[in-house]
Amino acid sequence: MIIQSVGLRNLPETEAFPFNLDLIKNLETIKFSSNVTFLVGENGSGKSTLLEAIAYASRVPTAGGISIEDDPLMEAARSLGNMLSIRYQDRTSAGFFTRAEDFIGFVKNILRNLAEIDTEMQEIKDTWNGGDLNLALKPFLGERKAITDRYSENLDAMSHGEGFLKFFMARITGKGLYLIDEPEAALSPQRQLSLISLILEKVKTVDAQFIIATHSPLIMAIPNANILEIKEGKISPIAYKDTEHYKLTRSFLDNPEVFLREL
Ligand SMILES: Nc1ncnc2c1ncn2[C@@H]1O[C@H](COP(=O)(O)OP(=O)(O)OP(=O)(O)O)[C@@H](O)[C@H]1O
Repeated sequence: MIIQSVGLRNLPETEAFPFNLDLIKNLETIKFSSNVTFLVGENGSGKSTLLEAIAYASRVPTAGGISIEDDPLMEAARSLGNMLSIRYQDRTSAGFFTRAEDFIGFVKNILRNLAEIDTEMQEIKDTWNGGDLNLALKPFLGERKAITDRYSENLDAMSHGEGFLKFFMARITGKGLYLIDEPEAALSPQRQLSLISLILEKVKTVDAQFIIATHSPLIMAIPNANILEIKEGKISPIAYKDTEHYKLTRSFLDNPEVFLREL
């Protein structure tokens, strides 16, 4: 395990966001007792705010989207992150923070980079007048190969959930801290199961640690995970089958007609 606990060093005397959230005002030290921790709770309960602040405080890089350090919209994550005190068991900056919603932008950036490399190579070819053309193209081909080797041969496919999963498979390799906000946003139920399988393998083989904000009753079913529910401005452990996500999904699937009639 990498992070043992996260606590608030002190609460600044301000009513500015995010310090005005009950979750932050009431925050007690969160102890991580499993390599897989889920943050669950209603929309707006503060999962992303907390996860982003942990990502900033632990200095893991952002995968996809703008880094928390540079993103003007992440001021709150930075100010809360600066107030967090993290206790490490085995510190590393390996790993990443990612939001499924940023993934499409991330893929587009990769595709844009490839298109720029291709355009530059074409321009060189079109205007070439002597010398070794292959030598001139070599650095561009090297850069292109580095990108396609790292992600996928078929980068177009990465705009789908399959690509998101491939991205996880390519980037979740060694021991690291993986902070993921709502992975289910890009994944079908089948691929959510594949993500579970990947997480279980990485916990077992490389001692990777995952902190995941999710609404998915599938993903949060990972055995031996620690589920932390944010409710009424407090964060506390909850058993899988006691979560609203499990109970509501189960009741709904048992009898969707009744639910739909009562809406
Ligand atoms: N920049 C901001 N300024 C003020 N309030 C904000 C800001 N960003 C989020 N909030 C509020 O803070 C609360 C927590 O938001 P957050 O996005 O952390 O919730 P969440 O649990 O991740 O929700 P969801 O499940 O919908 O993603 C919400 O009430 C939200 O409206």
